[in-house]
Amino acid sequence: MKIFTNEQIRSIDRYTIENEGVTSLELVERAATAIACELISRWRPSHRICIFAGPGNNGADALAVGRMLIEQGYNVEIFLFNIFGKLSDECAYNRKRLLEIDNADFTEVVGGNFQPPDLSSDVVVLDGLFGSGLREPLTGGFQSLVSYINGSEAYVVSIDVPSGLFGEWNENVLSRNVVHADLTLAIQFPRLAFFIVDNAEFIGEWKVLDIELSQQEIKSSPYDYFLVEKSDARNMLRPRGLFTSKADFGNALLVAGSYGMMGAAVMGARAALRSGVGKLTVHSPRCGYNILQASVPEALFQADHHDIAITDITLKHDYNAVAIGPGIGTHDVTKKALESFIISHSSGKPLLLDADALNCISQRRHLLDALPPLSIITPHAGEFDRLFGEHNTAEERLKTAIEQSAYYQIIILLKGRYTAVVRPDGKIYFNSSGNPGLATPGSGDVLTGIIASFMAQGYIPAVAATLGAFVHGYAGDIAAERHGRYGVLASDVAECTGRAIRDIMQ
Ligand SMILES: NC(=O)C1=CN([C@@H]2O[C@H](COP(=O)(O)OP(=O)(O)OC[C@H]3O[C@@H](n4cnc5c(N)ncnc54)[C@H](O)[C@@H]3O)[C@@H](O)[C@H]2O)[C@@H](O)CC1
Ligand SMILES: Nc1ncnc2c1ncn2[C@@H]1O[C@H](COP(=O)(O)OP(=O)(O)O)[C@@H](O)[C@H]1O
Ligand SMILES: [K+]
Repeated sequence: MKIFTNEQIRSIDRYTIENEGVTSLELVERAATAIACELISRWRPSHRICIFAGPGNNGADALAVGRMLIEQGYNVEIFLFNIFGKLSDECAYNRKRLLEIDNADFTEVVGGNFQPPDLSSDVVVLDGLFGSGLREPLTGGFQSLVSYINGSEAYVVSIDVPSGLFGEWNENVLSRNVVHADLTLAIQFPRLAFFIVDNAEFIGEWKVLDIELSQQEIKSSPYDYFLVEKSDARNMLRPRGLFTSKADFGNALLVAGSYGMMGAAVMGARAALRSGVGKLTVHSPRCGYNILQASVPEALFQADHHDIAITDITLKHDYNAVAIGPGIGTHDVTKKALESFIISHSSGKPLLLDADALNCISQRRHLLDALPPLSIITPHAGEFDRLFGEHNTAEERLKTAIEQSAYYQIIILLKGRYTAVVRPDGKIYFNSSGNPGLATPGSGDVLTGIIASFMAQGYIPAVAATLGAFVHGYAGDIAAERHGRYGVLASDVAECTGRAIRDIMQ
């Protein structure tokens, strides 16, 4: 699903109005119908619903929902904040329609002395104060109202975006000036802000409501951000022909493991094999020999000269993919081996670097310059900050990822709830699969194995990273079904990888 900016959404709205014979009022009516249906499916008519409407079309949506709920016999209390004496045409029209209803519990707030209603835990608040038309962070009376809503026990549903939150970047927005929604009902598209963990407390659960904006315009509009869903992953995966052989599925090298961390190599190797690589070699210190041969007999073992650490990374074959990092530690000898490998790596083939390889590089940052274009790095927030400096927010981190990806021409896969695959052209692909069961040791090693496997099979790096993140999350979802979110082990995720690919392709 494409994720558009406010400006792009406005232009798609405009296109729909101009080319599909729909009026702006009809779009408000569609949005309100979808929102009302959602509320009706969740709460009974006796439930008290308190609606706060602002002066623009977010408010128009809210007023129209109020009317629809009253028509369905709901117990609704509506407040319209017309502080500046200026309503959008759609808002003014919906105000008029509400006034035509006998006994509607409707209050228009025009001045400063507003007595807020009691918002106990059995109330549902519908927040239609501001949506995509927000110009600046909320102040004054709106700020107080937001604080009042946030301080209450009510269940809060926000229309489109929580009021006070910008759809994209929220650098100067304070938590107390944004509605903290339990549920956000996004009109037609989710927003970039939904995928940034800093905003999780505002957005709550979210759902997209389709108001049938022009599909043609949606398809043809360019985008910078994308949410990867099952159908996208399906389109990326290539079916396996009946006459294919091992040789068609590539040859991967996984440089992983050290004394006490051989599990990382085992999990990465299993995940690579479960995602279909043709041939896999694991390069580890000698101490890993028995462990790897016994637990992953399908993989070849290439012993380092050293007993407990990796000291020599040289390519004895022309591998289709080389992944380095899981469990290698940050011994000085390993840092040196990594440095001389990267500097002398002359084939120009992209590399995949994860975990301790990134920690090693963070102390030798010039190595980033030496990475072949379209190499993939897969840091979590801590590894990212070690590489590129401390960040106070996830939003700042994502902006840095965009800059650094372009600067070094590498793909940065920033891990988290919505893993972001940041590409050098500035595009970000957010992953939708996965669950908190994946927050378990070794989970990242499994991801590395999957991506390496896809790279070896000939998927271009950007696709290998995006598809790898989706398959990993999806395998985690299957593992969580079996073992529960507390019980998932990274090995379970690796084992479920093949099934995940099968299910995605069905
Ligand atoms: N055709 C459309 O435009 C559609 C719009 N829809 C709804 O319309 C919303 C966007 O409507 P609008 O563009 O009217 O924008 P909003 O309803 O978000 O708000 C715009 C109004 O708020 C005022 N405002 C902005 N920032 C303020 C601040 N910090 N303090 C005080 N006042 C402030 C503006 O002056 C303007 O009057 C969407 O979020 C969505 O809910 C949907 O109904 C679908 C169709
Ligand atoms: N709450 C979550 N929801 C979805 N995916 C998650 C969640 N927490 C972690 N993950 C995923 O699990 C993996 C964890 O990787 P990482 O932090 O490197 O683990 P480790 O270092 O233990 O191998 C990442 O792919 C991340 O996106
Ligand atoms: K809102």
